[in-house]
Amino acid sequence: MTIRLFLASQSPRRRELLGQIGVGFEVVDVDVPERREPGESPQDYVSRVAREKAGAGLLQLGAVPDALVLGADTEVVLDDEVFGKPADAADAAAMLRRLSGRAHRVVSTVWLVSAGREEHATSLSTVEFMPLDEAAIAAYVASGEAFGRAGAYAIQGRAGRFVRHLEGSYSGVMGLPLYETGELLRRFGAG
Ligand SMILES: Cc1cn([C@H]2C[C@H](O)[C@@H](COP(=O)(O)OP(=O)(O)OP(=O)(O)O)O2)c(=O)[nH]c1=O
Repeated sequence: MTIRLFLASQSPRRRELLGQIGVGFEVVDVDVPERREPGESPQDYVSRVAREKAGAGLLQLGAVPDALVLGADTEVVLDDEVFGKPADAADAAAMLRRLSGRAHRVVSTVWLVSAGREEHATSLSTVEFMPLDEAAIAAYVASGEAFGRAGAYAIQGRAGRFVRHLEGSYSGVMGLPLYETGELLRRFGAG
């Protein structure tokens, strides 16, 4: 029987990125709470959430035979603090102020989960921002691009001009590391 790949995500970026590598897939909508447990490291947190998304997708599909579910999570990390999606404009501006003129990490983990097997891979990137003044931060927040994005920015959008240096994976920063995803899919015979 052929494997059916499902992307457990509501993120349009992840659909676009998975489509980019020419893999056929369907989408299953999941809604997993994203809350870091006390004492949980940023990487453990990202991995747990990504795994929970994939697990929730598999559960939701129930009786689909040979379903393989991909779950992913991406967070921005600065000084061991995790910056998820901003709650509002003030939160977005506060995150950008903290990211201004320094380097931060972006952690992206992908889990592939099927009825009898699960595997994961993590991509770690370092992104260095130019210094941002209050006017630049206000204009960026007003553009609306900060919302729904970890760390209140989108490298693939206007914030591309803030990025002085990137080490790691551009697709990983955007939400789905394509090298790691491709290798995982190959191991499952799904791409
Ligand atoms: C840092 C960064 C993040 N992002 C996005 C990718 C993710 O969609 C989002 C991080 O939030 P996630 O919780 O990883 O994903 P999500 O809630 O958008 O989607 P789902 O859980 O349904 O899969 O931030 C960008 O688009 N560009 C960037 O440069």
